[in-house]
Amino acid sequence: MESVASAPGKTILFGEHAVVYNQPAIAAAVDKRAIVTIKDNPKGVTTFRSDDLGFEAELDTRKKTYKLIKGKPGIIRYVLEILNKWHDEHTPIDVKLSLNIPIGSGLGSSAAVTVATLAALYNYTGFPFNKRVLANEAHKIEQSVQGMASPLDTAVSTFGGLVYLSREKEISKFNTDIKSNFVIGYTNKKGNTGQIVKSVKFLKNKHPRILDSIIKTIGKATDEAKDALMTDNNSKLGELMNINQGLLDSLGINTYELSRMIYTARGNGAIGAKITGAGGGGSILALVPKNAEKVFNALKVEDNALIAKITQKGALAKVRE
Ligand SMILES: Nc1ncnc2c1ncn2[C@@H]1O[C@H](COP(=O)(O)OP(=O)(O)O)[C@@H](O)[C@H]1O
Ligand SMILES: C[C@@](O)(CCOP(=O)(O)O)CC(=O)O
Ligand SMILES: [Mg+2]
Repeated sequence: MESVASAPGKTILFGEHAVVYNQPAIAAAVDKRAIVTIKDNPKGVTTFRSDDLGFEAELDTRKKTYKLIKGKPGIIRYVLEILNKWHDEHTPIDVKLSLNIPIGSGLGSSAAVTVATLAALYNYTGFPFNKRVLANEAHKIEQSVQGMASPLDTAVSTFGGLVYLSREKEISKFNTDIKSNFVIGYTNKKGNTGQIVKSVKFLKNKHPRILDSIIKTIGKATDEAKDALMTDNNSKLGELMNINQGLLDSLGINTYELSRMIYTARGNGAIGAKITGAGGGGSILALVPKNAEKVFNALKVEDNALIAKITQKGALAKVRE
């Protein structure tokens, strides 16, 4: 029996970092996916491999740990956390991961890998689950690996589409799709969400009153953006993205490369451009009702870029006999 599951990456439009402090956020699932396949392993041992990441490991059932055969743990820590927590080590399985989401680029690779692995394992074991159960458990896994994580990334990867996460952590899907295109620019410099989230917490502890008001103001910009999306007001959406960017700058998560991409996008016709995700490397998001090609080509001169298509397809799981 073989269980196959996949989950999309995501891009955060508004509210990254503020969402860790119970402010709202808006994010969209993008059509880049993590795919996990789980099947019986006739060799009688549980193995895990990813050709895309050059990684292989084998479960040592006696020590109940994974022996690294090749590659480095990195994003695999999310998979190993799930296998340690949810897999009965006496049922030998072969787990395979493929990924076409740039890693550490603010596109939610960690969340997509976590959601896809959990869905594949639940499916394989016949554990009854729905998307709410899946999103909750995936968030717990990201938290245990990263130390701090909001439910945003794993919720968007689970539900798909364009998602609003409220201050009360309620997820609601917009019934409107953004009419215009987005272009994502990403650097070769990776960010590490866990570390960057901790650096913001450190700054906040040093200047609590200032950072608290900045974080609350990001929340207000996110609520204004929700109205702009509901009324298809692109120019307001773009202005709010630029305001959100100025506030993110003050959290200390920007870099020279990210700034370069933001101003390249704005200078080539983007009506809004900001960091998406944790920052410290990773990606920017540019709103381009027109000029998508022009912005895409301008970003490609010094960095990488992709034209983001929002996907309604969140986590998908099926069993093949
Ligand atoms: N080349 C790599 N191979 C495997 N794992 C990696 C690689 N580069 C980074 N990682 C790990 O992948 C994870 C990326 O997760 P995160 O920092 O949340 O980025 P994202 O924005 O893609 O979700 C981190 O745990 C990081 O240590
Ligand atoms: C910075 C943060 O708000 C988003 C992280 O996004 P990513 O891991 O860079 O894709 C952290 C979180 O919400 O868990
Ligand atoms: Mg992440």
